Amino acid sequence: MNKIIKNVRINGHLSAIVIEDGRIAGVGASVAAWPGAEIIDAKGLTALPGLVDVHVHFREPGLTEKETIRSGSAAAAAGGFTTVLAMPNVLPVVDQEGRLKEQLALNEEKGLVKVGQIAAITEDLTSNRLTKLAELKAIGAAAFSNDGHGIQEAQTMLTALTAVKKVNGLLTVHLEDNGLANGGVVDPKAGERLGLKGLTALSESTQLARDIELVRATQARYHVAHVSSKQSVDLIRQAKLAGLPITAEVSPHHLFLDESMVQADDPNYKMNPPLRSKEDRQALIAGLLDGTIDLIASDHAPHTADDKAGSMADCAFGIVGLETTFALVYEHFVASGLVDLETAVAWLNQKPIEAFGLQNAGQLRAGDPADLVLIDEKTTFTIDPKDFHSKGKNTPFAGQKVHGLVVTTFVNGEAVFSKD
Ligand SMILES: NC(=O)N[C@@H](CC(=O)O)C(=O)O
Ligand SMILES: [Zn+2]
Ligand SMILES: [Zn+2]
Repeated sequence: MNKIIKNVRINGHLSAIVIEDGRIAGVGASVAAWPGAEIIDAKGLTALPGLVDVHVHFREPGLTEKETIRSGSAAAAAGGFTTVLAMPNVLPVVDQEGRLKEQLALNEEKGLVKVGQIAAITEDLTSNRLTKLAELKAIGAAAFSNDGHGIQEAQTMLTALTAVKKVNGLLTVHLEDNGLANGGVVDPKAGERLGLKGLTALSESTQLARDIELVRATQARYHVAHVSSKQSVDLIRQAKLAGLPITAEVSPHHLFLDESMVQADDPNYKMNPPLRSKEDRQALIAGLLDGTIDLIASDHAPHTADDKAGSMADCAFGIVGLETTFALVYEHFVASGLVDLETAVAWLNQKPIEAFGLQNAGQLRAGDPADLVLIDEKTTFTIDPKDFHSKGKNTPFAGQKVHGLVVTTFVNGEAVFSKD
């Protein structure tokens, strides 16, 4: 059935959205009625294009006690996300054609939102044997990544980038030099204070410096996942000035937290890469504002309560993010007056769509899939993990008061989440 959403705020003006056969048929103040359409009164709520997250971990198959495609995609919908890209570090790893076909079928069957799939770039995420990129891309891999692991050998990265270029693909990288990381769990400064092993930011930036030379040589499309340090921002800025095909993402926790806020040995603050210094955080914000960093991605990394129990010394790395990202971005960037809503939304819709060349995600334009979200900009609410649809409850943002409440999320014109 066709729908018309009326009394909806778009770019500050009251407007209406017509949805026909799952697509946006029209947007505009003059669209008052549409024959035979179901009328939805948005009562002045703000409409945004459905948000896009290019970095999530749904743990199915193999680790479903942490998350399933159903629970993860319910979290996405509740967070205003209509398209997400899932990382391949499930069990078994998505590193061969049969696995990818099976994973795409599972994502389609169980996903409440559009769940795209990233395939591994090497077998098992840690070997030096490349996966079959051409075949994986033809089957539907959205990109390639060994997220969770850095690529240790320059030679492996060179062959990976050469192969990525050949298939006109995209590599999204987790930067981590195992020798420099040396089993660390927090930034060295926090480590000193708390008696925990430090993980130096050089582990990220030295590998990035190496990779930039390899991107210069191969001209392959290269995307930096979860940038955490000033050095990395500076390297990406220079690489972009040199015209290299590099994009980058930053996670909300690296934008809104720093190591000085880790006051105790608390697993809610353990993620990879770890929170860095105040100066690093300021450089990440500056990098996002000047376009060096293209977009925001949650790195939603759910774990069980058991996996996140005890000390940061040995609990799992990772926190959830799908249900807090939009509100945190809204609160810290939009409500604070730093940027307008359109700029913030671009980091969560247009920029990820462009960086990953996504074909099936809507941007709230006539003809696009009707992927959209209705937001309440006025109501203050408190982040409470008890409200999460995700099985993962670990977040350092619990108790924070924020704005930017997701009220309804539509995928292809169908409501997949409604706040009761
Ligand atoms: N970010 C994390 O701390 N953890 C991720 C892996 C990753 O994104 O590197 C996970 O899969 O749990
Ligand atoms: Zn990672
Ligand atoms: Zn990740």
